[in-house]
Order: sequence, then structure tokens, then C-alpha cells
Amino acid sequence: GDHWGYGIEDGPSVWHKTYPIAQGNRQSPIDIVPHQASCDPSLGPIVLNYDHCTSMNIANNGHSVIVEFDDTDDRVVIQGGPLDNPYKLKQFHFHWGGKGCHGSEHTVAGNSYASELHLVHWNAVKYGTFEEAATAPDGLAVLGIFLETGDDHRWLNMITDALYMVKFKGSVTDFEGFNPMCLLPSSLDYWTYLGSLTTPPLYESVVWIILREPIMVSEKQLSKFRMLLLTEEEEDQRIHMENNFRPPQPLNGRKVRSSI
Ligand SMILES: CN[C@H]1CN(c2cccc(OC)c2)S(=O)(=O)c2sc(S(N)(=O)=O)cc21
Ligand SMILES: [Zn+2]
Repeated sequence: GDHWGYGIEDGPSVWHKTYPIAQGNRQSPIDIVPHQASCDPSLGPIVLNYDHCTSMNIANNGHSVIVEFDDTDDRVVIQGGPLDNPYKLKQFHFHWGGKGCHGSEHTVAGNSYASELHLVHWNAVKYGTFEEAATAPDGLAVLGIFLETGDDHRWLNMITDALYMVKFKGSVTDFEGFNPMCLLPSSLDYWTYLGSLTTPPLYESVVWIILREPIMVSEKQLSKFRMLLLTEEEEDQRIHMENNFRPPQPLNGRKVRSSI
């Protein structure tokens, strides 16, 4: 099972012992330096088509809270931008900090946000299964959206209101009909670069597309994420899920392109 986490004993600084790719040359997240990103006029707009929402469930996997989608149909897609094929939505999940401190994975000119939402898509045109795509250099496309504290996000309540149902590690509950379009900011301007999963197995299989505009969520909504537990219902100890983010990794000469 997963013996990695975000603590002193099992956190990002020791992941390389079990997952040597952690020290690879296209790891994520990274610090995005806007004025060093190359504006690429050949980069078209991102096209999202989440209209036929086929969310299935919401779960606590002991590392994050994750909403999974039925990817047997080919309707929930992201395409355009740096992508050569349409990719299908598989799941989305979040990374966040502790009370008041930051929790995003990517940073912008050294600044981090309170949280980061990852919408994970896979290249079902080139690969037969998600697992196969997850190990291929162009197998996954993850759309990253920053969450900044401010006003309440009216649609995020649908997620935060369900979190009490998945308080314990390993819990899952139905969560149907959720359309992630409601979590997007108004602008789809983005930065893009080639990287990896930000958690084990850290596969270097991700085309990252990070939206520049954050969405606003309230401190109250964020505090509900911190109520989630790393521990299972049967365990006596109760450890809260917070600071589940990996710090920025070396760019190793990679180019970050911007659509702006
Ligand atoms: C635990 N989290 C990862 C789980 N995944 C994974 C991928 C392939 C194989 C596998 O187990 C065999 C699991 S995943 O592709 O759903 C993703 S995406 C992602 S992030 N933060 O970079 O967006 C982390 C993970
Ligand atoms: Zn993630």
C-alpha cells in the first residue's frame, strides 16, 4: 500500500528512496516565473467540454479528497492549447495548507496560493487504459487552478458540504452530476510545461496547464478540507489532512510557455 505522505518521516524529502524518479529531470510542481515564460503565439486556447457531467463519487484516499469520473464515454474532454489530442477527465482533487498558511503546489514568482485544484485527464486516443497513459510522456494532462482566500465560492459548497461524509481515510460516497465547469475562473489564460505527477508514483507523464487566474474561496470553506483525516475510522489516533503539497522542483532547463 501507499507508505508515503507529507510528514517528516514519509514526506517529499524522502520519496526518492522508494521512487527514485523523484530526482528526475521533469518533476513537478515548479515555480512559474511569468516574465521568464515564453509567450508562444502558436499556443491556441484551451477548449474544455465538461457539459455531460459524469462524476461518480467523492473519496478520501489518505492523501487528498478526490472526485472520480466515469471515463468510459468520450464526452468529458480537454483539448487545444499544447495538446495534440483530446484528453478525457478521470478525476479532480485538491492540495491545501494548514490554518492560514499556503498550500498550493505550483508557485508564481515565489508566491504560493492557499490551495490548488488538479483536474486529471488522460490521452485515450493514444493509450488504451489510464494506467498505461499515466506512464507515457504525453499520457496525462493536468489542469491546475489556484484557490485564493476571499469570498465564499458558491459552487465549492457542493464539495465542502460532502466532506463530512468522507472524513476518514478509505471512505467514499456517491457524488453524481457534479460539473467541474463551475470551478473554473473567468479567464482560461495559462502557462504550460512538461512535468510529472506531484505525488508518488511521480511518473513524468504530465502536460501541465496552469491557469493564471485563481478562483476565490472562503477561509471557512478551506477549513472544511482540513477536517479530513489521514487516519481510518478504526484507528484511535486522528491526524488531520493538511499541508498535502510538494514543494517546487528544479526546472532543469525546461521551457514554460504562456498563452498570454
Ligand atoms: C496519489 N495521486 C496520484 C494517483 N495517480 C496515479 C497515476 C498512475 C498510477 C497510479 O497508481 C498506480 C496512480 S493519478 O494519476 O490519479 C494522480 S494525478 C496527481 S497530480 N497531483 O500530479 O495531479 C497525482 C496522482
Ligand atoms: Zn494533485
